[in-house]
Amino acid sequence: MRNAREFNFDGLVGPSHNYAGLSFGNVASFNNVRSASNPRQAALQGLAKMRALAARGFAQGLLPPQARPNFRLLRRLGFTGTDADVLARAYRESPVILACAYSASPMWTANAATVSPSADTADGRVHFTAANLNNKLHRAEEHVQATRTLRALFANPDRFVVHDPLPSTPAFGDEGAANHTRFASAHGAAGVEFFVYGRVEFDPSAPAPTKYPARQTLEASQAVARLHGLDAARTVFASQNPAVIDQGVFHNDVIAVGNGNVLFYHDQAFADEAATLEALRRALGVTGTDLRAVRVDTGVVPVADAVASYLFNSQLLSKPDGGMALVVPHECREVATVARYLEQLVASGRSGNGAIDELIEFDLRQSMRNGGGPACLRLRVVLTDEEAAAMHQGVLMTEDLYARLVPWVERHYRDRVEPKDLADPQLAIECAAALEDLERILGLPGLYDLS
Ligand SMILES: NCCC[C@H](NC(=O)CCC(=O)O)C(=O)O
Repeated sequence: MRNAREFNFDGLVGPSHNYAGLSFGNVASFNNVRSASNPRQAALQGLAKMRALAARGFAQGLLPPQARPNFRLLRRLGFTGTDADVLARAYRESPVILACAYSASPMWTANAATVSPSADTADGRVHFTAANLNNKLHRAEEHVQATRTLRALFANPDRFVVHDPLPSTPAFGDEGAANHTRFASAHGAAGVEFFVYGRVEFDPSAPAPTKYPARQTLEASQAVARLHGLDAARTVFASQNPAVIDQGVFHNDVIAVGNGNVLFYHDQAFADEAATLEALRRALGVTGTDLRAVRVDTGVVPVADAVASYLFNSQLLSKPDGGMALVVPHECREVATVARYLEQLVASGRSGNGAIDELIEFDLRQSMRNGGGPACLRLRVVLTDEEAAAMHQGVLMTEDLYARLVPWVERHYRDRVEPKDLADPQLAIECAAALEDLERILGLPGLYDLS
């Protein structure tokens, strides 16, 4: 087994962070529509999380924001003239399209790609497939820059391969790592890759939600597994419970999280809980590991409380000195059932009876109000020491990088953005200036195709 670590690449929140209510089926995004956002605070909250986890010895990096507004999208949709003309006309005729072009949604890097570590793939390279995110207009073009960014960071073809996204059609709806978890006895050991989907394109009789959209299809998950060269005996596909999608669980990472041999999940997460656990046990058995299932019952935490608190949108991290920490948002303290549950969970972990023995809490309110918790904000990439050395180093979180990024945020970011501000041509100029500076800070000239 190779020595490997799990790197978490958090999305650096972009300067246009705003609340536009663009994600039907995502309760928080819908409830906070058109309220004022604070991009500066959002970025600083995200950076504080990265810095704290890096300081604790967790391997931490970041993925840069994307260029906004997306003028290419606006022009393709018929808004022409100078940049200022494009913005003015879009605001007048379709403010919602303008909001889509301005969305800072690439901050939720769990949706950037699906990643398979080299221990799992047939060719021994780390495989990435950028997610097409075709269910939502404001996210459907993220893959263009995501692919470009990943290729810039993981450029060495002997160690990494970044696949093109799947075809952007409903049959291949792909939301990346938000519906993907990996289990293994250790990060560097061959593991089990677990794909959870919300519907099956070519089987209309398969379970599917009726109220809210299922964003991930089985067909997409299977295609990613094929592209990555995964071993069928160590790959599990499971249907999400459509009833929870209809209650706001728009990605599986809102109701389950896994790490090591631990699956932390809600009893309503899967369409067939027993069969899902059995499939995971069998696949993990191939690697000589037992599954440790930590199940939260509806009677203890109702689905609505799980969605409101983002209990399961937590990061489950193996600590450098043993044990596991659960990284949760502050909201978990504010929902009584969840606060009570977590106290017990950690107490039993500390007394040696459970897997999770520490809570780490962050204020991520700005992102949470758009439905993005700690897990949404990060992309996990397991890397051996050699692979880690082969990637671009400028995005790895250090005290030095943190100390450069905080003043960068303070220089470029507004502390208030309302829907009407998206019509202000000055905001577009500020966003461009911020990214120009960022390319230099991260040592990534040409990261953005600003032509
Ligand atoms: N993994 C968390 C993703 C959250 C994201 N929210 C949004 O895009 C909300 C944007 C807005 O409504 O302004 C989504 O639903 O895909």
